[in-house]
Amino acid sequence: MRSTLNAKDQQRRPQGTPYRRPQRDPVRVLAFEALRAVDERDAYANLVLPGLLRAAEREAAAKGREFDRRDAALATELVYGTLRHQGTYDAVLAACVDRPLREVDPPVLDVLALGAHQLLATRIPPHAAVSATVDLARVVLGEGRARFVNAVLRRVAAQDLDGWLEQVAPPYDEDAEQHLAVVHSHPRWIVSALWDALGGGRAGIEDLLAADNERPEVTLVARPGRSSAAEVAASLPDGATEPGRWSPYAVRLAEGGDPAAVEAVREGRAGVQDEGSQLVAAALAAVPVEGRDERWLDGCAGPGGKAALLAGLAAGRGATLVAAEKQPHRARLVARALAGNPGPYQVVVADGTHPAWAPGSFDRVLVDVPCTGLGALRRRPEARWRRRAEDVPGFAPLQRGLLTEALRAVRVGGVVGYATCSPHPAETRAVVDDVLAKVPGAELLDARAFFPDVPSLGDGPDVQLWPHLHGTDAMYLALLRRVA
Ligand SMILES: C[S@@+](CC[C@H](N)C(=O)[O-])C[C@H]1O[C@@H](n2cnc3c(N)ncnc32)[C@H](O)[C@@H]1O
Repeated sequence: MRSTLNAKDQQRRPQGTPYRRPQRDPVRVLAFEALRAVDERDAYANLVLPGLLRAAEREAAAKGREFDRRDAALATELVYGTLRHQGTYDAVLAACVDRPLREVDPPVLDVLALGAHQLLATRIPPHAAVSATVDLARVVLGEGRARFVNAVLRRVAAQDLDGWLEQVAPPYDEDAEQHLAVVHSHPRWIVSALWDALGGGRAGIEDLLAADNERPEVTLVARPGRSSAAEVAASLPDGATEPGRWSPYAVRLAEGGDPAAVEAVREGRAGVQDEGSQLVAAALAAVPVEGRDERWLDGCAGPGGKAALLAGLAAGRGATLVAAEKQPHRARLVARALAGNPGPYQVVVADGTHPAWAPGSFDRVLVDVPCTGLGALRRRPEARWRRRAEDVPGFAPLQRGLLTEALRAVRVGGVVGYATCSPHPAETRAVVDDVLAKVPGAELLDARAFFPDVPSLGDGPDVQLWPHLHGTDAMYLALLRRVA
């Protein structure tokens, strides 16, 4: 067992060590500030980072320096990587400090985690990773705590990630879930829930957890009637895009591609949307319905990604989309996403569990219900540490209520799509089964038929997409028809 360190041991600078003024590295200071905002204010990294990056650019410019794209990319990687791998780094750091990590001041822990990430998961040479992080500590924590950081990081640097994992993760054969939790940096309850949902053996769950730790590529949606995937791709230089894997509306941006640089996105004719979300909206639109097909409803529309795609598809068939959203500020985002739609649409602020529309008003209804978001962990690096197992049952009454009312809102012969961006069975099949048992006159369709050419869709009748199999978020879709 390696010896561990105590903060008090590190308080004094050894006699004779010359004083050197710490280097204030704007990239690492920014990364630290982002981690503090996530930790202290429950901020979302993807929302807090752009503002910090702009501030760093302005500050650098005021000093006649440059904070360039490479600096921004490194800061982003440090923040996202540190947050994603926090579970692994905490296990490593716990082996290097002589007291429980919860007794270490959170800002110190953030600096240590940033250092651990540079040492264990980047190509930054170890001496540079340690000295840059100690300099950061001197700037943001002070000299005493910087010495503590220095001592801990020297311990961390003593072996590589594989060496550490062998030491701090229990063997797979002894405790498979905890092994995977430490190696792939997920809370154990999430490993357990994802494994239940996915089924199968070790290889599948390992691939899924690893995919959650990959930065997702940016995918655009060309909104029907306003642009096409071919037009969007042609507007960008060769090599800047790849076609979608599955969705005819998708354009994938090459690494580092900036959606804001795409004219069609700036003009609202295209948007940023995961291919899984595109497939869900397209599947609902593809189900045949007999007779009238004029009134479509998106009952949980904010911020409007699926509504914008549905509205474009509806316009192409002479149908109208009503996009309903409970939160007024999110309804405003829906209105922005739909502005310029080639056909008629309405955005309404409405509670889908107490609907303002008469029963049987619609021919197609989507309810993309609020959920834990366990299917989009790769997008929100801090989300896995914020969610609690108790959150899962908390969503169920609302999910059931929204699906029940969706079935009431659709006419006999019409179709309802129930979608989540979580694969947790308690939010997917259990909700659908509960509602089907209580609401007569609805039956499940085989949703797989409406995901043409998409492989690995399971046994049906519902569809679960997976990051490691489809390169999408883990979107779920059940399609139900009102038959009486
Ligand atoms: C998962 S999001 C929908 C995402 C959206 N379909 C998209 O693709 O952009 C769920 C939305 O439902 C909204 N919501 C929550 N409770 C609701 C209710 N009772 N009625 C209507 N909308 C509700 C939330 O505010 C949130 O915007």
